[in-house]
Amino acid sequence: METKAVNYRAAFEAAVETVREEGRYRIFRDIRRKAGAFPRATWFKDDKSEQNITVWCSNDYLGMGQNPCVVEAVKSAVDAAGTGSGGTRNISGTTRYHVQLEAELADLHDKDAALVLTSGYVANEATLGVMSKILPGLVILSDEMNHASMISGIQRARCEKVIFKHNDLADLEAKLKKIPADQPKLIAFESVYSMDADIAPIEQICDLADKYGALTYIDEVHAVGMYGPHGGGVAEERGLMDRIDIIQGTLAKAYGMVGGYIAADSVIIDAVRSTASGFIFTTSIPPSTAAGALRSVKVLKQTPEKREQHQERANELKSRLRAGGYNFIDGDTHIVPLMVGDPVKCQAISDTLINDYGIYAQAINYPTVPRGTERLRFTPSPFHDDIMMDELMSALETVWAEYGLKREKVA
Ligand SMILES: Cc1ncc(COP(=O)(O)O)c(C=O)c1O
Repeated sequence: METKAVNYRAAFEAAVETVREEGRYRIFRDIRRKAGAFPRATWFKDDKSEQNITVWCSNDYLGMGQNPCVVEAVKSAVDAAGTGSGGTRNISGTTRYHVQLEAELADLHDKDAALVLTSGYVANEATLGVMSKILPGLVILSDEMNHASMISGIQRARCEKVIFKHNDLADLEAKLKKIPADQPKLIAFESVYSMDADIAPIEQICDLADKYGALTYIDEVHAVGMYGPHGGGVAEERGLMDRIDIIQGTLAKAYGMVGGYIAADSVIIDAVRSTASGFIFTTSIPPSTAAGALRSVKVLKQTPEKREQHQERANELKSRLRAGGYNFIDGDTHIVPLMVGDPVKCQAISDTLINDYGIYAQAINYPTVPRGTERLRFTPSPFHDDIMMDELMSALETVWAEYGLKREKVA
């Protein structure tokens, strides 16, 4: 028994050692967000001391996690309904809040129906995972940069899978052409790719889907709440929601809560909710979470100015980095990846920024991004003011020089 335990331990130690050597050991910062002060927060260090920090890597993109209306909705739902939901959706775990939230999400995307799952990850995994059961002989065409949750869902589906080059319409068409016309097909892709900050050619993908008779599945996790007149995502912004068969989103990023969903034709939702094990066999999100998300979706539907402020702040950061000659991905989205290109350096820079300057920017290393493209990923919100931008730029100036990182030109 002892030998066995020793052997197990050695394997776990080896696994940790490998990720350490590769610079992808996961570091967790213990932070406490201060009520109403986002993105200012407190970091509790390993030595038990505390430090004031500014969070530059939160996916609570619009600060809705501290929005007074959302906080109030959560509090009153806890008072009214208690904490947990007490069951799976079909065994006492469906409340008024869940039903209203699904109606609100269906309306947001102009679809018949929506289905809330426990996270965006689960929404992708459960939905894609069951598609081949519903559509025998299905081929799923998947963008090579799709999120891990989509990949996992497609693997679960155990159907034929075809990977097409990232955002490459010619490659997608070449691959569609090879599939027999009578075989069911589904094209799975994202709108905003969160690591490279680029956007899919949604309209052209829909054109190809029409031409070859494929269903379309879009992950709008990094776009819902932030793009489109009502926050319906990039598909709403471009007037394309009716051309997407299944729109997937999260309640955990711009909406500041947790949970995921799909919105689609009611027959699709009906089929998924009766067959997807990731929906059926798990406790539903707490009523208070559904209530908070419901309020958040409603608020963001009615406040396009938050989206404008958000874009303005992202543009401000990009223009400062541009002026400073930094090597960053200057894309069309709110995400600002600042390239480092070395995993160990990337982690060390992230550590220096938080320790010496109170700037929290997570290092993004392999396998989240390809080796050699390690980066810091900045996500400005409407609450990152000019003072915070000044603090960041001045810290980057020193740290980039300290680590010998190149800049095109020094402003
Ligand atoms: C593209 C994409 N899809 C899905 C998810 C999972 O969403 P959630 O965090 O709600 O589980 C993420 C998470 O970061 C993501 O980036």
